[in-house]
Amino acid sequence: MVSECQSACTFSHSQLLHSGAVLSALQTMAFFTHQVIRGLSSSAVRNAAIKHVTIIGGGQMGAGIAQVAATTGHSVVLVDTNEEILKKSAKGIEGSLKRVVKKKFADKPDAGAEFIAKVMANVSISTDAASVVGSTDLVLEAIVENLKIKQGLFGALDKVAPAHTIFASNTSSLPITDIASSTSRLDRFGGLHFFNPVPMMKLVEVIGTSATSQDTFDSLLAFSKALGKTPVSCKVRSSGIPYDTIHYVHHMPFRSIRLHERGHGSKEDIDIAMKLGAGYPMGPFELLDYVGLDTAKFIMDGWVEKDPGNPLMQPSEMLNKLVAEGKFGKKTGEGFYKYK
Ligand SMILES: CCCCCCC[C@H](O)CC(=O)SCCNC(=O)CCNC(=O)[C@H](O)C(C)(C)COP(=O)([O-])OP(=O)([O-])OC[C@H]1O[C@@H](n2cnc3c(N)ncnc32)[C@H](O)[C@@H]1OP(=O)([O-])[O-]
Ligand SMILES: NC(=O)c1ccc[n+]([C@@H]2O[C@H](COP(=O)([O-])OP(=O)(O)OC[C@H]3O[C@@H](n4cnc5c(N)ncnc54)[C@H](O)[C@@H]3O)[C@@H](O)[C@H]2O)c1
Repeated sequence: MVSECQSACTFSHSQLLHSGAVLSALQTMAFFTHQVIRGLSSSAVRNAAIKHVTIIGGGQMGAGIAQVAATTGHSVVLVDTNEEILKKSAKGIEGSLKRVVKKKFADKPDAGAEFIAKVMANVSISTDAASVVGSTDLVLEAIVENLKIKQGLFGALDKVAPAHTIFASNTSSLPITDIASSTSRLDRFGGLHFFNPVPMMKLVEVIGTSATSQDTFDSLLAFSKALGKTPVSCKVRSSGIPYDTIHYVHHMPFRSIRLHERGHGSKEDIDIAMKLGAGYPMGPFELLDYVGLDTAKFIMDGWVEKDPGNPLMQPSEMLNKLVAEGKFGKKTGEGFYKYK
């Protein structure tokens, strides 16, 4: 509007003075109009429900989250580093859906098949995250538990994702504040900590940092509920070991390893004791194998680095040996227990 006014008119001196005042008034008005529209559009867009989700990392967690998001009608793009892995992710999702269908459509095989086809139609795959985030509402990361790699991923996507897009990490143990620090959208960054196996576990920890806007936090809570989950709100400290995770989940298994390493009990007996004595559905060693010993080691290494003097945060020789031998638990067929 301002450029039209400047190019379309020629004035006398007094008219010029007058038009100068008009021009600056118009410029001020144009500036504030622009701000209002920008403000409205971004908050209005930010308030819009999360419908399109880009999930980076098609492993245990990413595939599970993709399955639940697709089942609840969201449009999902699942991204990983190569086609091979993504084919395995899709196969895993179908396998899990078949377990759901066995119960949900027990005596209606056609309805079950239709249900699976409908869910899978909501999922597309890609090996190029930057090329698929152009119209996404949420980028949810579930890649390897490594701070630098997560920061590199989000830093790169921050440059190409739309302004309204929210970023979230499914990290088990890393401070969301640290992960978000590689981006310019600290107000639109949070944590969505799902629990394994995602199709079965109702809990999601919705994590906000001191910079996460209320709009963003509310959008993440609403998204978790839209997935049929029960979210809990977590505020995270900006440094030190993050208390944005239910730590019994982490400390219990690691304490069990220490007990076993010191000869206080076999892994089988410790598992039985926790299941029959504390009502856990899985013992700590079964859980470690289920979650992945590689992930568990990433978490422990991160804690040792953050808090080296803490006697609880000491590396485990047994865990390190298993991981060094490629024994990651269920995902490789052997961990603390054998699965093949
Ligand atoms: C650990 C230390 C380090 C921490 C690491 C990071 C921690 C992380 O950040 C947080 C976590 O996640 S912590 C981890 C938090 N998680 C936990 O603590 C998990 C604790 N464990 C449990 O809750 C139960 O053992 C399970 C639900 C996993 C399995 O149930 P179960 O009764 O023991 O035995 P079942 O016979 O197998 O399954 C029975 C039926 O359930 C259904 N179904 C099962 N899986 C399914 C799937 N993937 N899809 C679809 N459906 C699935 C299916 O209908 C199946 O019947 P089917 O005829 O066999 O098809
Ligand atoms: N395993 C669990 O029980 C559990 C539970 C809650 C949260 N988490 C967290 O979720 C994240 C993933 O854990 P997981 O168990 O699913 O791991 P996983 O090893 O099963 O899967 C990670 C996937 O990410 C992919 N990946 C790695 N770097 C990538 C990149 N730069 N771009 C795209 N894809 C990439 C890998 O190829 C792999 O398929 C971790 O941060 C972990 O702490 C794990």
